Amino acid sequence: MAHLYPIFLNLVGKNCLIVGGGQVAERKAANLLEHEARVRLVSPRVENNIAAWADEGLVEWIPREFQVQDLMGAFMVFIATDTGQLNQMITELCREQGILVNAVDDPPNCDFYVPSVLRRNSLALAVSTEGKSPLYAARLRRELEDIIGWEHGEYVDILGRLREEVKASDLDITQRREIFSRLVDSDLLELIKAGQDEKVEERIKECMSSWRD
Ligand SMILES: C[C@@]1(CC(=O)O)C2=NC(=C\c3[nH]c(c(CCC(=O)O)c3CC(=O)O)Cc3[nH]c(c(CC(=O)O)c3CCC(=O)O)/C=C3\N/C(=C\2)[C@@H](CCC(=O)O)[C@]3(C)CC(=O)O)/[C@H]1CCC(=O)O
Ligand SMILES: NC(=O)c1ccc[n+]([C@@H]2O[C@H](COP(=O)([O-])OP(=O)(O)OC[C@H]3O[C@@H](n4cnc5c(N)ncnc54)[C@H](O)[C@@H]3O)[C@@H](O)[C@H]2O)c1
Repeated sequence: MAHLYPIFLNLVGKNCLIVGGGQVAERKAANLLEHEARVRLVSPRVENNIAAWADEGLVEWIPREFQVQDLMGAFMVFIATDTGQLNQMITELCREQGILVNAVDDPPNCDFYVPSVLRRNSLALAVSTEGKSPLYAARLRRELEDIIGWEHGEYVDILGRLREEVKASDLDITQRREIFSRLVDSDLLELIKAGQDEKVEERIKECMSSWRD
């Protein structure tokens, strides 16, 4: 079977529907909110956190059982009820309508799986086992947390800022690549971690010198 195609989605303002209001639905909702999706959730009963998010206006909670019209305008759907047959029926409806679907109890019928994610600002490492062991994905993510510290996030932020500067210059692609290579091969990461701000500035200047001098 083909492996899953990994992508990073921009969910800002996208309509995401969750069917069900248990612990799994709560975890999916928290994740979607963090990524600024527009979250609508249909379920007669919900976990306390979901009710609180609804009170705060963060989640639109429809307090009843799922109805077909709930799918209208959905970009993606997470199906998380405790009734397998219902989950399957909603999955089929999503398929018919071309809506991306994640059925939390039915991996073979998911269009996509949610990975375990280690995030440091813009840097994200997503771990997937293609559904074979979510627990191992989470354990590996925790182990990576010790290796990929906060400094990686700061480093990537700096690289991003400098890359914009270089892109706005009139350097050709060879010169640009030379600068990016110098920045990436430097000891900037170690200097950031050690809090040596002056040395960080010094090193950046050195790496950028072929252009600025
Ligand atoms: C990564 C994470 C993201 C998230 O959900 O946010 C995630 N599951 C997490 C935790 C977790 N899930 C489960 C346990 C209990 C231990 C265990 O069963 O192993 C734990 C561990 C815990 O609770 O600590 C149970 C479980 N999960 C699925 C089923 C159905 C089945 O397998 O049939 C069952 C059985 C239910 C039952 O037995 O009835 C299915 C899926 N879970 C996935 C993702 C997708 C595949 C990801 C991959 O590629 O590996 C997939 C396919 C669909 C999806 O949900 O997208 C998140 C960790 C976040 C983190 O901590 O970093
Ligand atoms: N993918 C994962 O990460 C993962 C992890 C653990 C469990 N699971 C599976 O996910 C499923 C849900 O787990 P849970 O612990 O959140 O269950 P739960 O029993 O806590 O919650 C089920 C929710 O579904 C709602 N519901 C029931 N009928 C409904 C309907 N007709 N319309 C709308 N909502 C309805 C209920 O009100 C309840 O809020 C289980 O089948 C479980 O095996 C998946």
